[in-house]
Amino acid sequence: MISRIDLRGSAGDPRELLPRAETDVSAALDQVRPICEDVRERGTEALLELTERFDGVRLSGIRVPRAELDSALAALDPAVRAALEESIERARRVHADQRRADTTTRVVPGGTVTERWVPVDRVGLYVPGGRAAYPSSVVMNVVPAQEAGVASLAVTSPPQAEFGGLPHPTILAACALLGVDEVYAVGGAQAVAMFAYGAGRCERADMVTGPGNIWVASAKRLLKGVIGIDAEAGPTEIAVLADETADPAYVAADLVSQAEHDVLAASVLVTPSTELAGKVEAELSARVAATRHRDRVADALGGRQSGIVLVDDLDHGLAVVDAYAAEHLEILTADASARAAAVRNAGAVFVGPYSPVSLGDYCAGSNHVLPTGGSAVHTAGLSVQTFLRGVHVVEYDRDALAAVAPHVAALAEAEDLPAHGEAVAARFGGGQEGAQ
Ligand SMILES: NC(=O)c1ccc[n+]([C@@H]2O[C@H](COP(=O)([O-])OP(=O)(O)OC[C@H]3O[C@@H](n4cnc5c(N)ncnc54)[C@H](O)[C@@H]3O)[C@@H](O)[C@H]2O)c1
Ligand SMILES: N[C@H](CO)Cc1c[nH]c[nH+]1
Ligand SMILES: [Zn+2]
Repeated sequence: MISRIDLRGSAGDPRELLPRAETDVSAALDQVRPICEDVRERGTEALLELTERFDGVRLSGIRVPRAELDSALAALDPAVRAALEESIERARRVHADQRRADTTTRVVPGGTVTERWVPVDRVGLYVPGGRAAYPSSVVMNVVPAQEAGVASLAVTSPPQAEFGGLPHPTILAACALLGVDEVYAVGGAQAVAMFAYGAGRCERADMVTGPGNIWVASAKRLLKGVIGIDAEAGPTEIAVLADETADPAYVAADLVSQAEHDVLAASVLVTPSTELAGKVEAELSARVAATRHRDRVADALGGRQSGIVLVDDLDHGLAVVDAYAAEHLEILTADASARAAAVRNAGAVFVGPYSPVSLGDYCAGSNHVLPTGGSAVHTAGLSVQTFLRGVHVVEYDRDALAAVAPHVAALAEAEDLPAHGEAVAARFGGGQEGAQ
C-alpha cells in the first residue's frame, strides 16, 4: 500500500526524493491545449460538445436559470443549510479582516505615492464537481471575492447527469445563499477557457479562481496571461509532520481524508519515529478497507505521490516539509505550536491534534483553495488580496519634481534613454537633444 521513503542520513535534496511527477500539471498541458483552443474558436458550440464528451451530458444551454437556484435553496436539507451558513459566517469573519486600507506615503514635501486597492472587475469562480461536488468551494471562492468588493461574479461547475444536466443542487443552493445568480453548468479545462475568452452568454472574466483536478489546474497554467489566475489549486495534498506523541489513528484518518479527493491526491507522513510509522501503516490498512471510496483512497495512498518519509529528527523533518511545500501541513508533535511557527512553505498549517485539515476544508474560517505542486513556495491560498490590485497613484508638485529632476536625468542617461530625462526637462524649459 503506502510506500516508505527513507531519508535518514540523507543530505540530498528532499524535493528529488519525494516524487510529484504523477501530479505535475505540466503533464496535462498537451491535453488541455486543444480543448481551450476549441472554446476560443467555436465558443458555446465547443462547450456543448466538450461537455458531452467529458461529462456525458448534452446541454441545451450553459447558463443555469435563476429559478433553479431558488428551488435548490428551498429544497436544501436544513442541516446542510445550517452548516453552510456557519461556514460562510466564519469565512466572512476571517476574510473581512484581510481587507487593507489605502496607504499614502509622503515621499518628500509635495510628492506622494498612494497605494489604492482596487478590486478586479469581473471574476469567474470554479467549483469542482467531478468525482464529488463541492458546495464548500462556493463559499471559499465567493466570500473573499465579495469581501474584496468584486462587482461581477460568475460561478461555474460541471453538470451532473443525475440532476438533469445542472450542477449539483447543493452547489446551486450555496450560490443562492451567497446571492450569486450567474451560474454556468460547465466543468474542466473548457470552463477555464470559457472565462478566459468569453463564450456565448458568458462574458469573458478578468480572472478565474478556484480548485480543480489536473485538467482544471493545467488550463489555468496554460491560460495565465490571457486571464488572471489564483494559485494552481490542483489535486489535494496533505503532509503530516509527527513525532512519537502523535495519535496514529488521527494521522491515518487525516491521510485518508485527503486521499479521498482524487487518485492523484498526495498523502505524506514525515516522521523520525519508526514506531509511529508502523502504527500508522496498520491504521491505514484498517481505515482504507472501511472507507466508502476505498478504491480511490487506495490508489491515492498507493501512488508514487504518497508515502511515509522517515527522517533523522524533527529538525530534519521540518527541512523536508519545507522543501516539499505541501498544500496542507499538519504538525502533530509535542511542541506543535513552536514547530509550526518555524514553517516557511505550506498553503496552510494545522497545529495540534484538534486542528485537522477537514476542519479547514469546511468550517475553520480559513480558505481551502490552496496552492499545490510545490507552488506554496511562491503563492498563497485564496484570500481577499487575490482579488485586489494595489494601484500606485503618483502625485508630485512642481518643486518636488524640480528637486529630483537631475537624478531622473542621470538615470535616463545611464540607461541610454535620453527622452525620459527630456520629458522632465521639458517642464522646466529644458531643450530636446539635437533640437534648435
Ligand atoms: N488545491 C485545492 O485548493 C483543492 C480544493 C478542493 C479540491 N481540490 C481538487 O479538486 C479536484 C476535483 O476534481 P474532480 O475531478 O472531482 O472535479 P473537477 O470539477 O475538478 O473536474 C471535473 C471535470 O474534469 C474534466 N475531465 C474529466 N476527465 C477528463 C479528461 N480525461 N480530459 C480532460 N478533462 C477531463 C471534465 O470536464 C469534468 O467536468 C481534486 O483533484 C481535488 O483534490 C483541490
Ligand atoms: N481538501 C480540499 C482542499 O484541497 C478542500 C475540500 C473541500 N471539500 C472537502 N475538502
Ligand atoms: Zn478535503
